[in-house]
Amino acid sequence: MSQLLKLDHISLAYDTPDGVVPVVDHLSLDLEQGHIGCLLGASGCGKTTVLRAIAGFEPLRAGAIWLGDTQLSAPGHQVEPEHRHVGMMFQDYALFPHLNVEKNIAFGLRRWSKPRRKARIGELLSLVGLEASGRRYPHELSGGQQQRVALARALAPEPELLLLDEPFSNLDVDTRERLAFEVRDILKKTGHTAILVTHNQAEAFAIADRIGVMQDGAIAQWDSPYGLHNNPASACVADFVKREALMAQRAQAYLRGEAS
Ligand SMILES: Nc1ncnc2c1ncn2[C@@H]1O[C@H](COP(=O)(O)OP(=O)(O)OP(=O)(O)O)[C@@H](O)[C@H]1O
Repeated sequence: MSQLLKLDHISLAYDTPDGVVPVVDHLSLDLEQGHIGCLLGASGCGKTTVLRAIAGFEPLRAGAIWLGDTQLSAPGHQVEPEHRHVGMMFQDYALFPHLNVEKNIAFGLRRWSKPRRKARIGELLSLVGLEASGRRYPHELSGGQQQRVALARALAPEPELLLLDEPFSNLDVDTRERLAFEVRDILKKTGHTAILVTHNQAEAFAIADRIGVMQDGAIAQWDSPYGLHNNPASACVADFVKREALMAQRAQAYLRGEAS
């Protein structure tokens, strides 16, 4: 498989009234075509900032972002978000409430011919298992169904790369786990390459081929779930993986009513 996405020593910072605040410092990663990568890390470590930079909403202070042979970003160079062939499913990327499911999915297909658009909508409804719901409105759907529509809308224009920012965070525990597996199946079926951002380790391990643990504005380890678990590159990564696993176990015990 060939490499699709390359983040080459990227640095990102925010201009604030108190000066420049560095967030990401020479972060690098490579993602192969058809793989699902996941950025995992504590709140505020810069995961969303990296995703926004890939989408084209944050300029780079150093480094470069490549999609295949195309340089998307470098200091002083920025391909516009709408020309990047990157789809997005962000946690606050709500569906349009006044449009039915079909029209939500068709949103990015306005330039397509009518027959091609109709065929694509049918394909996507079937892909996300909502064939019977095309005429329904978002408020008539469950949270999980709404996120499946959001996924279909993001995939509709056939992006080369899909970005998912905490896509399951507003769902209950059971639904988010089920949907994480469903989304993985859908992306694998269609061969899409995707980057997911989460602070939930179970979600990362359920969905990703490669996981990057973010610490101090960089990636401490970029590895398969197996590699991360069995061969952590540093004591910090080992601690993070263990601490998260322990918290997940405690949360499960709490939900089962076993915790004190
Ligand atoms: N527009 C902004 N201006 C200034 N600082 C910002 C801005 N957006 C984010 N930050 C800061 O940059 C840091 C990284 O934020 P980011 O949202 O990327 O973190 P995150 O890892 O995605 O967090 P979470 O898991 O809580 O969503 C945080 O300290 C945040 O406060």
